[in-house]
Amino acid sequence: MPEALLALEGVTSGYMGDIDVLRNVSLTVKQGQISGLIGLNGAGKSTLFKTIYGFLRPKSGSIHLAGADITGKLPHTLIDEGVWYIPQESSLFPYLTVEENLRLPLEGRRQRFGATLEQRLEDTLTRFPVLREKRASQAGDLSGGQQKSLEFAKAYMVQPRVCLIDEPSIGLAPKVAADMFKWIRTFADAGMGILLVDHNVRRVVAMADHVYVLSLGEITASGEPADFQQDLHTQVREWLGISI
Ligand SMILES: Nc1ncnc2c1ncn2[C@@H]1O[C@H](COP(=O)(O)OP(=O)(O)OP(=O)(O)O)[C@@H](O)[C@H]1O
Repeated sequence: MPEALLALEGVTSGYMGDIDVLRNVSLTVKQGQISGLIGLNGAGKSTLFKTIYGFLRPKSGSIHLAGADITGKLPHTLIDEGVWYIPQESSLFPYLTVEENLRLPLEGRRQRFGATLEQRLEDTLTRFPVLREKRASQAGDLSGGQQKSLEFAKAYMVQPRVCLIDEPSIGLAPKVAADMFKWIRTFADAGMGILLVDHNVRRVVAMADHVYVLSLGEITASGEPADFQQDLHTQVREWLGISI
């Protein structure tokens, strides 16, 4: 069994004073594996990502990456540690071209990426042919599906150790969404650890190596996909605390 790459231990976090949105959350993401997180609207899924990625500092608990304490580290330093975040909303610069958006995360890190930047850009454009066609277009002029592909292509450029992926299929046509899920599998097969949130519970359970249920800011169930497969609907409803 692979060791935990990302480990949260007893994380409590929130936006204001004494209101805790997350309470005592513990979970792990292993190398080359997908940890799936499911929960109702408002359960705290995006808050969890913001806490891991340093937009919010936990009030208590710890976050470790490959054994090193990264609790409260800021987003730009986390990129250097090998953590990347594909948020639900766009992280693109709409007035920059596709190529400029791809280059940007690596440009400021010449020491680390300078030698490989051009090769990696070519490799990325080969793997995402639609982006090669559009490399000189402004990102804001791309379709929704193409913009999401660009988000994944940015992650491919950076090749992080852990990728946090929030609602990758939201607003996408089924075929485009299926492509994004294929990329997630490809990333994991290449050794990345993935923490995935998606409203498509069946898809998350089918893809994940480990599933966590977040309900009102607390992990109320976790297990292997097989534990969630039988009569998924009823079980998930039960775990999420909804009366049927
Ligand atoms: N910036 C903020 N300031 C204050 N409270 C917030 C903020 N963002 C979210 N919250 C609150 O935190 C709680 C959890 O929200 P969060 O967005 O993390 O849930 P979620 O599980 O991602 O929901 P969804 O599936 O709808 O995206 C909600 O009660 C929400 O109102």
